[in-house]
Parts: sequence; C-alpha cells; structure tokens
Amino acid sequence: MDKLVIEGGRPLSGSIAIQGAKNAALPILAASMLVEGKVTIDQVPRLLDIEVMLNILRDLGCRAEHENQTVTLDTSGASSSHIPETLMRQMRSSIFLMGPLLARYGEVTIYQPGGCAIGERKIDLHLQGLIALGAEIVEEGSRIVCYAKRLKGADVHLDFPSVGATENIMMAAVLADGVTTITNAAREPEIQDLQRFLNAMGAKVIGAGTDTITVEGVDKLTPCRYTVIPDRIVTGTIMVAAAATKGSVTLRNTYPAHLTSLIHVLRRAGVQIEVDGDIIRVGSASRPRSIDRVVTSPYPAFPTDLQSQVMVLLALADGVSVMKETIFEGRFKHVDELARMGADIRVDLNAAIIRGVPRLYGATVEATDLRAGAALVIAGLAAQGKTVVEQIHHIDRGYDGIETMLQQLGARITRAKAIANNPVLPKAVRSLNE
Ligand SMILES: CC(=O)N[C@H]1[C@@H](OP(=O)(O)OP(=O)(O)OC[C@H]2O[C@@H](n3ccc(=O)[nH]c3=O)[C@H](O)[C@@H]2O)O[C@H](CO)[C@@H](O)[C@@H]1O
Ligand SMILES: C=C(OP(=O)(O)O)C(=O)O
Repeated sequence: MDKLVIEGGRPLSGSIAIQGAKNAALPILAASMLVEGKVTIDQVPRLLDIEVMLNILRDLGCRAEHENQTVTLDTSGASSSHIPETLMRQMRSSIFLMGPLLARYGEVTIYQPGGCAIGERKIDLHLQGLIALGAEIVEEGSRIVCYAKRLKGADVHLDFPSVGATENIMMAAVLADGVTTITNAAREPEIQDLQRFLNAMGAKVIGAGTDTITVEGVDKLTPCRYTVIPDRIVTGTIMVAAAATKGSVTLRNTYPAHLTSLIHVLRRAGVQIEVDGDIIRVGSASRPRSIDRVVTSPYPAFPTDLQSQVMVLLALADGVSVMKETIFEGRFKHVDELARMGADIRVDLNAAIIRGVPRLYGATVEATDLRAGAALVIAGLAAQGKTVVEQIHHIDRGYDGIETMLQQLGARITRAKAIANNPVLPKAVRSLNE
C-alpha cells in the first residue's frame, strides 16, 4: 500500500487550479447510460472511483476512455443490465447506475453497493423512489433485481433529502411516461450539474437546487459534450490546509457560491478570505479562533464532507469548539488518529468537543475513509515533524494526485510507493511485501 510522507510546519503558498467534482462526475457518467451513442465529458478528475465507474460501464458493454481530464464514452454497444457484485462493492456510487439501467432496459440486477465505512448508508430511499415510478423490486440477500417495462411519472416524497436518491430518481424519471415530481429533494450543486447534463441531452428537468424537482419524461435523448463543475470539497480542503498552515493560497477554477457555509465558518475562525469571480484567496497569519458550534447538514448548510478537515483547524484553535455530525453516524474515525498527533478531542455521541492545542506533532496515522484521510494530510502539513499517512487508497478516491497539488503549494509531501509495486526490486522481495 502507498503512503504519504509529510514534513510539516511549512505554510502553503502559491496558486493552483481545482479539479472537476467527483460527486458530479460520477452520476453524470452513470446518466450517460440513458442515451445511445458517443458522450464526451470534460473536467473529469483521475480518481479511483472514476476508474471503477468506467470499469463498470465497460463491463456493461460501453467503450470508455479517460485521457487527460476528458472521458469519451460510447454506450451504443452496451447490452447488459447486470452489474457484477465485485464491481458493485468497490464503491457507493455504483448505485447511480440503477435508475439509468432500469430506464434503458426495463430491468436491472445489482447488489448492495460498497464504499467508505462512515455509516450504515442504506438505499431504501432509492428503492422507494423507483417503486413509486412503477418498478417491481425483488431483494435476495445482497442481490437486487428491479423490473419495469416502462416507468411511469409519479409524485415522490423523500423522507430525507438524500443526494443519491434524488439523483437516481431524476435519472430514472427522464425516460418515464409523464411527469415526476420529487419533493424534499436534496439541493446540492452536483444535483444542479446533473440536471444541466440531462437537459443538454434533451431531457426536461427543472427545479434542481430547490427542494422540488420536476421531470417531464421524454422518449429519447441525444448524446452531448459536457463539462463538470469544479469540486467544492477539494476547494474547501485546500482552503482549510492553507489556513491550518498559516499560509497564503490562491485557488483558481472554483465556484465560491458553492462554499458559502465554509467561507462563513473560516471567517469566524479568523481566516482571511477574498473572492474574485472564480478565484478564492485564503490567508491566515495567526492562530485560529475557536467556534462554539459547527453542525453538518444537507446543502446549503455546512457539508459533512468538510467536517474532518475543519476539525483539524479547530484542533489548533485558541479555545474550545464543538462540531456536530448529523449526516453519517460513523464519521469521527479521524479523531483517534488526530489524538496520536497531540489533538485534544472528545466525542460525545454525534458531537466532537475540540480543545485547541498550540501545535500538533508528526506521527504515523491511518486514513480510515476519504475525508478522514484528507484531514490527516492537513494535520501533517501543519504539524511539527514527520507524518506518515497510511491506507491512502481512500484519499485517491477523491483527490486527483493530492501530493502533486500540495507540492505546487510548496508542501514537502511525497508518495512512498508500496514495495510490492516497485518494478526495480526483485520479484521475490516484492512478493514478501505483498
Ligand atoms: C457520490 C456522492 O455524491 N456522495 C455524496 C452523497 O452521498 P450519498 O448520496 O450516499 O448521501 P445521502 O445524501 O444519500 O445520505 C445522507 C444520509 O441519508 C441516509 N440514507 C441515504 C439514502 C437512503 O436510501 N437511505 C438513507 O437512510 C444515509 O445513510 C445518510 O445518513 O451525499 C453525501 C451527503 O452530502 C456526501 O457525504 C457524499 O460525498
Ligand atoms: C462520502 C463521500 O463520497 P461517497 O459517497 O462516494 O462515499 C465523500 O466524497 O466524502
């Protein structure tokens, strides 16, 4: 397994451009299955999850290439509506194919999806939405078979504004007979991006970004070329890293309006932030201030995907802060790892009580999930001494070359390649390390 090795204590400085959004690209790639022909998607980051999605699409019979940041996909050879369990289990986002495949073939066989261990992450809202559109669903162990000769538009109310369920239902409804209305829909920017992509192919979707989305079914879509939005969570991660290292960083290719809640929290912590079109400048010279309460909630409130990163900043703040996690019940796994670096954080049910310390110290720590891993990288950059972050395949799910990005900002961070992958070593030595 690769590791990241960080020599901490250097302020980040300089300028970088932000990658395209993982959470927009994944449903958009899945939605491409709704159309027959060649689809081109630009600004697609090179990530493990994207690779898994492209492998699933290839397994379904598509041709898929990812060169630089552009994916070209030809869905015309696709014929399968069955996703093998081994592929389904490689990430949560495999579930996005359920709606599009059902709409295209009238049937789909999938399995319970995999993904980071941050909570139970049921798929009941996805299934309820498809049942409302007329699907019949048979569950046998982890296997799920859905049938619907032709889906029918319906009113779907979500008990919780689930991002994935909103997207799956939108995608299924695009080729349904009649009108579908989703109420208590999630409002995340990635849902607006999916709406723009679907409409670029000829769908009739309105309302994304509000809590009511209306989809008027159409008979057929036409292929298109589309550019994914910038990744707001990667943007936020670098903003926090700049603040935690008392650095000064300019971020290009951002969408600041998607980060209003983070900007508000960082300003409360005393971080200087300037917004100028698609550029965000972040600077901080002094110790952060504590914040009495940060609560994660669905967009536009503070995102769960930035909770662990901001916790690192607050771990270095002057005073006591409280962060409450309301989306995922298992998203405090970074706390034990941060404690190894000298952080003083106590977890009480879904609240973390963070007593700021003047400094963190380098240690060997383990990324337990994607954003926990990003938080440990920030902690390593801010800490005194050397930090080694292990299990970084989690980080590679969401950050396109995190070390290269941070090196551009002056960080001393390198990727130590696993010996097992090192072709220079004799095979016998490599196999000892596998
Ligand atoms: C690829 C992608 O876009 N991932 C994002 C998406 O995940 P994802 O779409 O999985 O997140 P959801 O909004 O669906 O999940 C939020 C909460 O609802 C629960 N739930 C969800 C669906 C369901 O059928 N039943 C159910 O109980 C989940 O367990 C969780 O507690 O939104 C999350 C919340 O902003 C982000 O952290 C993820 O980065
Ligand atoms: C939880 C995340 O993603 P996913 O839904 O793909 O697991 C994330 O991006 O932080």
